[in-house]
Amino acid sequence: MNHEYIDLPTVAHVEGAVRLPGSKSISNRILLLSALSQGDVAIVDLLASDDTAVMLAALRSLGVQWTEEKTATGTIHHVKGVAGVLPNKSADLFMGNAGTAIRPLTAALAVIGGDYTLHGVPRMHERPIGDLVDALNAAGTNVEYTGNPGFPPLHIKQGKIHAQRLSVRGDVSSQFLTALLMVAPLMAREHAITIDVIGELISKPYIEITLNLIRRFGVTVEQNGWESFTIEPGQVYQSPGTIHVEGDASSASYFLAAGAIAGGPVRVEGVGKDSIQGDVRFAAALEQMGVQITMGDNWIEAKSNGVLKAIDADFNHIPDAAMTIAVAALYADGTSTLRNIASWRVKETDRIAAMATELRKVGAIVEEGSDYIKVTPPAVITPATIDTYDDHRMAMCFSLVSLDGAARKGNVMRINDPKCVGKTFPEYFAAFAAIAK
Ligand SMILES: O=C(O)C1=C[C@@H](OP(=O)(O)O)[C@@H](O)[C@H](O)C1
Ligand SMILES: C=C(OP(=O)(O)O)C(=O)O
Repeated sequence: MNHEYIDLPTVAHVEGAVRLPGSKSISNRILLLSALSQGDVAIVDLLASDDTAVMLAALRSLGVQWTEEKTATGTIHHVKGVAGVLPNKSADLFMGNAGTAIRPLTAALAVIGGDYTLHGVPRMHERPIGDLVDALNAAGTNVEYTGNPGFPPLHIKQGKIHAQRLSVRGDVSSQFLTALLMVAPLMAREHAITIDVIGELISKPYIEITLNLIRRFGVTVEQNGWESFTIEPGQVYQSPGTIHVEGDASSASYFLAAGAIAGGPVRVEGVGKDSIQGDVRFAAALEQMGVQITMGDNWIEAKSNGVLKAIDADFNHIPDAAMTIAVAALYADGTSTLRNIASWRVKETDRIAAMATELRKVGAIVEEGSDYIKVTPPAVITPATIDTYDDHRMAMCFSLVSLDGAARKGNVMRINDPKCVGKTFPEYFAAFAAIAK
């Protein structure tokens, strides 16, 4: 693979099975919960990627001990829990562009207290964190901005939680609520802690992942709809012993879409009916587009039924996998509209703008609004050089334009900076090549 770009030849047919890498969302939550818990945790099949590397490095800087064991079937990470008492009271932490690392760690360090700085890549310093910092500081922590107010870098000093009730906005990122839920047991020493959600909560299935994993570490959260969450006092995270990381359901979307566009069957292994990830509902969106989906406990398979049907739907519940629908829409029989996706604008790049620009390069007619995108496919997809904006999902989604669907004829597609897939799926292009027949 060339360092700066990869040329993808036209692929007439895809077929095969893909073993998915571990879920990013589950991996980083389990790492932090393991560190905060009492006892040793063995984590099976943790994702190995940039986002988990920054979390692992941060835990090490904070004095949390972990080791990696290679086994015949994969890897096991052994984390020694510190029961909420971090050995290192000061550290400078590089968070890359990992939202699932910086948001929960900020909450944990603010509540535990010490002298910590957190920073990341330039784009991280443009991604909002103000709603989380406001919620924490209103409760008594001491978090300061060292750059632009509302954004990393952050300087965390010693504070003292005095509130028993916190409120957090839920309409910019669900990760702020996730972060508060994860550290709530550390705040609920003597009194119950209640977290109120202000405004519409987006990306709700990610809160379900958070609640599920918190429960697996022995803590109960009382849920009052999506409006408030209460944690009774005196609960301490306990090691679950061994815990397994599911395959990544967002990563699954590219392969399922490939099967939907160019024949299949394509099977992804590692997620299925029993998954705790909301992004498995991507399969239901494909079904709405006329794709034949079958599911087992731990696998999902997609098979093409001819030309895809255009779709008009709300994608707030699966913001990451929805990007894959926007590209699959190039192969549909009419205009597709993806609604309620405003959060795309504050992720790895402004994903609505980036998606519109790159879809137009291959010939689509695209309309974008503050929270929606409308894609009308071209008669024939035009070969182009696709820019990826240091966004792993832009690179993975646009590999699909190399597929020879009904609307696609000949020629090479070039994807710039393919290495950006390292954020969640370093081996993506090899896995994609393996299903190309
Ligand atoms: O909690 C999580 O693991 C995530 C939540 C989502 O973010 P938002 O809540 O900001 O939409 C998602 O886009 C991100 O990739 C992972
Ligand atoms: C939005 C994403 O990442 P993050 O966890 O950094 O928010 C993503 O992976 O699509």
